[in-house]
Order: sequence, then structure tokens, then C-alpha cells
Amino acid sequence: MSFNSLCMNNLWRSAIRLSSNAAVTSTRLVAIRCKRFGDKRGELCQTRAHSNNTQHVSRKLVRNGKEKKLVVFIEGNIASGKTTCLEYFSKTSNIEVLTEPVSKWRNVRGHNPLGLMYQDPTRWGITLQTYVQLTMLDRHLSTMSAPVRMMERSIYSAKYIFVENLFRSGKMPEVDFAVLSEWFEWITQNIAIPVDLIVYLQSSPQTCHERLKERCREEEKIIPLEYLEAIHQLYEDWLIKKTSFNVPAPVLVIPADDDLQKMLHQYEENREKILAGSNV
Ligand SMILES: Nc1ncnc2c1ncn2[C@@H]1O[C@H](COP(=O)(O)OP(=O)(O)O)[C@@H](O)[C@H]1O
Ligand SMILES: O=c1ccn([C@H]2C[C@H](O)[C@@H](COP(=O)(O)O)O2)c(=O)[nH]1
Repeated sequence: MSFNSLCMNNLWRSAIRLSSNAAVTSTRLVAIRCKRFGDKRGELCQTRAHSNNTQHVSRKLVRNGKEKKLVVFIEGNIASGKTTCLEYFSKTSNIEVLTEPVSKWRNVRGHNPLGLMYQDPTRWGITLQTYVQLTMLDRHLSTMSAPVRMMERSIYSAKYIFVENLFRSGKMPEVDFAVLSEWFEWITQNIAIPVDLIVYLQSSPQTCHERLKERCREEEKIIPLEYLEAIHQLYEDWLIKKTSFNVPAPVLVIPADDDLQKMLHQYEENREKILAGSNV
């Protein structure tokens, strides 16, 4: 038996011995170590660590024959309606909703990295995006309290959309981009980030600009239409054309330019697909 297999066996045995309360923590540790040892069975490791009588079936965790733990990312441009969508689904029992930790980005120990980034992206882009990466990772790894988790954005969009935009627009120095990329690659290669479905709220940059002005978040008052157009293009390349970066789950596209009433109707129409973690 190789050293790696020996370690894996010991890890599984000790993880399974742990009490159910400790299961999520052990899941995390084992998932991290599975990836570190180059084990391709990251998801299986998670499952085994979680419970003795848990099986792994087509990307989903099931226990005693019942489906459990589905993770859905809600992606889309700034002010496309992600929070509003999450608020709607939060009224459903058995769905846990995680909004973006924007309040943290606006206040870390009395500092406002979001505001600083909009004022001077070249100086503060790395500061904000480092903190976004940390806080999103913390969200991804937090213990699930319901069978379904709907989460606003992800560590992927932070990197593939926002960091990429800063760099491509010449507002992030190459060294900052390199350091953030190294961090991102280390995280995604060593830590299992669960996701079953990406819901993309596809809205025009013009609609987002209108809604953003209406929302009137202080830091965002200086955002021009061109910024939203650039973010839109990156989202389209990533999730529609699929030409830029890895897409970690199937994508369900929901057109999001309609008024609130029609949007709520669309969410209802797509409810089953979302809860099944399916884009068809
Ligand atoms: N379908 C809609 N029609 C009109 N206004 C909307 C719609 N959805 C959301 N809004 C408003 O647009 C603004 C941005 O919505 P929000 O859900 O906060 O977007 P996001 O979370 O994507 O940034 C808010 O003021 C919200 O009330
Ligand atoms: O990686 C990121 C993620 C978000 N932001 C900015 C964009 C917005 O100003 C806020 C929150 O976005 P919403 O779409 O309103 O939820 O944070 C960023 O700069 N980098």
C-alpha cells in the first residue's frame, strides 16, 4: 500500500468515527486532504466522511435513500436581481439562502474595501478581491442548515468576472493578478467547493444600470454603464458561450429584464428545475 493510500485509509477511518456534529468539519478536512493527495475521489471522500450509510449518486449526496444537500449558485451582473430572487426563495421551507457578504466588504474593522476599490481600483482592487475570495470561501465551506442551499455568486465569479475585469481593463497590476490567481488556483485545486447548478440571471447592462441607480448604494454611484457592459460580456463568455473559463456545474438561464411580477412568475416556473439541480 502506498503512503498516500495509507493516509487516505486512516483519514477515512478516523472521519467515519467522528460524531455527526463533527461531520461537516471532518468532511471539509477530508475533502481538502483528498485533493491534496491528488485523489480524484474528492466527492466520494466527502460522502464517506459524512456518514456510514451515505451513498454517492450522480453528484448528489443521498442518505438512507433520501436526497440531501443541493447547492445552487445565483449568478448575474450587479443589480440584476439576485438578492430579490433569493428573498423570494427564502420564503420556502427547506431552502437555505446565503446572500453575498457585502456588509463585510463595506466594513472590515472599520475600513471599506468596496468603497476604496471603486475610488481607486488600481490601488485597492487586490485588497477588495483578496477579502472577497476569503469571505466567499468561508460561505462555501459553512455548514448547511437545509437540504437546499441557494447562494449569491461564488468564489468562481469573484475570480472569473471581477478580478478578470480589473486585470483586462488595465486597472489591476500584473503582480496583483498573479498573486490572486495563485491563491485561487491553490484553493480550487485543494478544497472541494460543492455546486450542483448555476442559475444565471441574464439581464441587459442597461436594465442593471437603471436598477443600480434606483438601489442607490453609496459606493456604486460612480459605476458607469461601460463597467456593467464589461461585466455582462465576461458573464456571457463564461456561462453562455462557455469560451473563457471552467463552468463548474450545469447552467440554467433565466432572462431577468422583466418587471418584478413577471420575474416572480418565472422563478415559480423554474422552481422544480432549481430544486432538482437541473437545467433541462
Ligand atoms: N424585476 C425587477 N424589476 C424592477 N426592479 C427590480 C427587479 N428586481 C430587483 N429590482 C430592484 O433592483 C435593485 C437591484 O436588485 P437586487 O436584487 O438588489 O440585485 P442584485 O442582488 O443582483 O445586485 C433593487 O432596488 C431591487 O428592488
Ligand atoms: O468579486 C466581486 C464581487 C462583487 N463585487 C461588487 C459588485 C457590487 O458593487 C457589489 C455587490 O454586488 P451585487 O451584484 O449588488 O450583489 O460588490 C466586486 O467588486 N467583486
